[in-house]
Amino acid sequence: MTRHAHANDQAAAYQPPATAAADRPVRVRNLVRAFGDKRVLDIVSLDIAPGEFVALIGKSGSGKSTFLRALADLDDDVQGSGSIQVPENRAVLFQDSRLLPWENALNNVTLGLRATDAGQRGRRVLNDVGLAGREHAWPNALSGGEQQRVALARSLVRSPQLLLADEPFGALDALTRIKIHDLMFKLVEVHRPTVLLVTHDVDEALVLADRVLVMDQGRLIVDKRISSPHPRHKSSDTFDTLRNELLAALGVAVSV
Ligand SMILES: Nc1ncnc2c1ncn2[C@@H]1O[C@H](COP(=O)(O)OP(=O)(O)OP(=O)(O)O)[C@@H](O)[C@H]1O
Repeated sequence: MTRHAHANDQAAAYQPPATAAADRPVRVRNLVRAFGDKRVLDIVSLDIAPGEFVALIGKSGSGKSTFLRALADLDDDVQGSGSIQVPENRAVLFQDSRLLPWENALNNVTLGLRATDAGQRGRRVLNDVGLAGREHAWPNALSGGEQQRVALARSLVRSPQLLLADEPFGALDALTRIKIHDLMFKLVEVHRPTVLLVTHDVDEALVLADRVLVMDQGRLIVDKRISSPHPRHKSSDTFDTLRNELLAALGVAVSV
């Protein structure tokens, strides 16, 4: 099955503009970041090819969010050195949806979008995330999963070349997570941004990513390419083997 064969009809109906094609790689060289005298990123170098879906896992406090925030250029209270090259058109998705409570779903998606067809694009992307007909809903009338879909739509409406996602599904219940994984995969197939997904969830990384990185004490200690085809079944032997390998890298003993 081709990668595009998984896109559902709604998602496939949306053809992102040509600029959506991620044509600039991510290139990080010898990145060091410290808060005060605490070194959080310790000489990290990484290349991510355009369109690649990379998951970053690691223990709490290992430096994952600091790395993502460095790529998003979000921290100004941090010291450091090294170089970062990322596409200019990038979007960031956080664990909380960060929707404006006084704006409806559509306005949250299109806020700041200065295109003459902003409304039309907003509706189309809301349709892609399965929220057709909910354009005028207020955030507090949407479930957690729906709010996160609006946030996803807000990220995708600008056709980002790079999507930086920091535990975006961490607060969702298990069933909603499974559904949104499926949706995320289909949307990425259509929109084709380069993705860096920070997650605590090894299974989430293995279900979605082309490549899984493990960070430990500010260093990348594993860089694993996942070649098994999608959809990946958690019950398969390959999945089990990969999961155990990553859990071992995280220092988690696996009992069989
Ligand atoms: N603004 C800050 N000021 C001081 N220390 C910070 C700041 N941000 C992060 N740190 C420290 O840097 C270290 C790495 O934090 P970071 O959030 O990057 O880890 P993480 O791997 O994303 O953790 P988690 O999985 O728990 O979110 C932690 O020890 C944290 O306390």
